[in-house]
Amino acid sequence: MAPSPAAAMPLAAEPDEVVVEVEEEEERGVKGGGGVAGLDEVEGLVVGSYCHDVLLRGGRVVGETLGGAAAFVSNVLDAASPARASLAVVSKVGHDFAYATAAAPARHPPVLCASPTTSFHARFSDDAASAHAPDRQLRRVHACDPIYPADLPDRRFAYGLAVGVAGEVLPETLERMIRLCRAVLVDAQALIRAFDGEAKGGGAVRHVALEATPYARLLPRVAFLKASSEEAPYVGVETARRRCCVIVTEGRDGCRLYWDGGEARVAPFPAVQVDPTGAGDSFLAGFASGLLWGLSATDAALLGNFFGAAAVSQVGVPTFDPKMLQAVKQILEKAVKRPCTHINGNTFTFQRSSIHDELHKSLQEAAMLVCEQKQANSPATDNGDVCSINELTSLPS
Ligand SMILES: Nc1ncnc2c1ncn2[C@@H]1O[C@H](COP(=O)(O)OP(=O)(O)O)[C@@H](O)[C@H]1O
Ligand SMILES: O=P([O-])([O-])O[C@@H]1[C@@H](O)[C@H](O)[C@@H](O)[C@H](O)[C@@H]1O
Repeated sequence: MAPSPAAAMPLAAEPDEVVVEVEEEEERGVKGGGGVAGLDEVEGLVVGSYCHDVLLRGGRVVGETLGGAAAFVSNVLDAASPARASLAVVSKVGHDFAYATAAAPARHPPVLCASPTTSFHARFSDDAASAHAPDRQLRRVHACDPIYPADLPDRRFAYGLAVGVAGEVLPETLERMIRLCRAVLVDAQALIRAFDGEAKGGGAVRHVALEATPYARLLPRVAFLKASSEEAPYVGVETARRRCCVIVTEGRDGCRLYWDGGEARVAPFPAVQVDPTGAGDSFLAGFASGLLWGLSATDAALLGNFFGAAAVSQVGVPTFDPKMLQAVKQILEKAVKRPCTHINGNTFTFQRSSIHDELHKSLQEAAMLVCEQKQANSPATDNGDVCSINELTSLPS
């Protein structure tokens, strides 16, 4: 389908509804509010729980790391958003949570629950992962409590990210996010995961059709829905794109955007993949940062691809080289005249802009810094490749 000359869409919350709600909340004495458009400070809301990830290969544990989309997402948003953007994270863990002092949870502490921390076993196959075949099989071993609407802060946000991993973002919680946030971005994995019998070894993660879930009716009030190519058939791209902009990530091939009336392919960045975990999460956060910087959706997806590639080059939640981050921010400052125009305005634009190719080229240079940093920090193996999840035996948190 050829891109339409101009495309824009309404934001998640209809302005009238926001005004009415703000007025109602002001009457009730709720703190915050004050309208969203024209905010000096742009605050985001991330909803989804941190978790424990156990990485297995050939029946052997090769690593244990902090996981959960909220950890990857807040890591990228904290690193890549414009200076005036801040973040609130709503996440739940148990008393067994092992990563309270890791960077993301230390900056955005989770709520402690009586139930254990959500935990996944990710079983990596011995075959070389292709761009489209599932590269890991997930089992949910423990599930922490769901996140309820009442767990969300009672104030307005410029944007929200619904990024559950174990079904913790309930339909009513997503609905509350839509009411609180000017624009909501959703990871399909928060909506379409089901868990087979939680017998010994945990429940295998499978997918259900989005249309058959209570989330489907909320799609017209969602701004962006991101799905991996494995999840896309369950989302039903052709139906969903009429309700919101759908982004399908395609691993090392980059991603595609589908909106009502157009679509675009966005090229990837080079990466030396050692662990694919968190690529989709980091993509979504990079994409949201791009919107915060004022990029069109197709241009913002470049930043998504950039951080997706950065995520696969490290095990667990990545640490970014400050030099690389500084380079990225300089590129964005140069490319964009007015940060936050899109997420904070009345409509999104989707089209590839005239700066797209130049932005890709500049970010490619910054991506090379990630590859160089990776290569400098990792012991080379016999075939010249760097250490990957194949070789890892014990991983730092
Ligand atoms: N091997 C890779 N090389 C470069 N970029 C990658 C690679 N794997 C993933 N990415 C980036 O991360 C994004 C998300 O990865 P993907 O594997 O599609 O998601 P998920 O982690 O949800 O399965 C991709 O769209 C791409 O931008
Ligand atoms: O790899 P990705 O699809 O972006 O996201 C992953 C989830 O699918 C997984 O359930 C969780 O345990 C990981 O920590 C990570 O959040």
